[in-house]
Amino acid sequence: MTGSSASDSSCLIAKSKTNGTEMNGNTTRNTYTAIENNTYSYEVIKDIADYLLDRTTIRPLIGIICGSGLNSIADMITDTKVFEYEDIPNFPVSTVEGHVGRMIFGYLENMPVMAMQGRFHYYEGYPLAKCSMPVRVMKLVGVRYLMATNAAGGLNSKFKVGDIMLVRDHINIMGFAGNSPLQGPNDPRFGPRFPPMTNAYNAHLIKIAKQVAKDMGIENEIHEGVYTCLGGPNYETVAELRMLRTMGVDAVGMSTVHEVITARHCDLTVFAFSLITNKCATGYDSSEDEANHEEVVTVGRSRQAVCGELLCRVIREIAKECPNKAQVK
Ligand SMILES: O=P(O)(O)O[C@H]1O[C@H](CO)[C@@H](O)[C@H]1O
Ligand code: HPA
Repeated sequence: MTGSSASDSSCLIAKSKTNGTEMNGNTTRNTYTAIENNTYSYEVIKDIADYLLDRTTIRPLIGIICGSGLNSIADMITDTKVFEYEDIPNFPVSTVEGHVGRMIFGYLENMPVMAMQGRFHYYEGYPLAKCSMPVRVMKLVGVRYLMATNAAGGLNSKFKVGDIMLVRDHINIMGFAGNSPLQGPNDPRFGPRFPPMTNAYNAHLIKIAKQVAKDMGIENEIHEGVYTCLGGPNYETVAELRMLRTMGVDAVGMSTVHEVITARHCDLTVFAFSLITNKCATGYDSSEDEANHEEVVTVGRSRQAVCGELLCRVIREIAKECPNKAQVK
């Protein structure tokens, strides 16, 4: 379906009600709509992608997700076409302070991009597949690279508040408990039933980011490390943080992992970084170390210019490597 509007969302539901879906060789009859099931079928996601593509001539190659307090990264985008989430059919809405709920198409460093000012978290009541559904929309829009940013608590004792951790790897703790954005019937049009995660975070882009950090003179504020996502919304206990540290976690948050799993499933190249907005308390006597979201957003806002510049410069390097992909408006 093309040319749908916000008021057409009932059409999407009616359409998916009548569709049987062929998945992985098995015929799965959708007796409920994909959305009622809290999973989004390929067709519904394609409808969302078409809704966006029908309203702009911009064809993004890079998808960006702005973390808590990091919205202004997307304010650097030029020649924009802005979509409020509430106007996009079947799109969830942002409910968290620091996440405005807007999809912005435009250009960074002459590269066509789309950026989410506001992501979806499990603790908002959205299942993981719904939290990461926009990544599949990006894929169907034509995006090749996912650049995810987040605010996170620093567990590694070397990290200071305001530092940036390039995500080298993650530990999918929610996956340990059997919760995955890929749960349910697999649609091979997105990717395989059992996707590998060995090189989830692109090593070449990490190398580029490290060089960029040197060029910016912030090499002492940049680290590489392992991120984990917990369900939230409560922050962690001291015992939990001590356990995570033992497991090799460097930074803790409540996002990104399911987005990256979804992105790798559909073969997007992934780059991600965490802004360390607070130091995790691994002792009971440090009341000043208690995390709070106000501080997270404040630190995010105070560092978003640096985060934005890092991201732009990495994109500039990508543009140099594939000049035919850069577009002059
Ligand atoms: O990961 P982002 O969205 O940056 O936000 C982080 O900050 C919030 C907690 O303060 C949580 O939502 C956590 O995930
Ligand atoms: N824990 C979990 N999520 C977070 C934190 C934290 O300390 N800081 C920002 N997001």
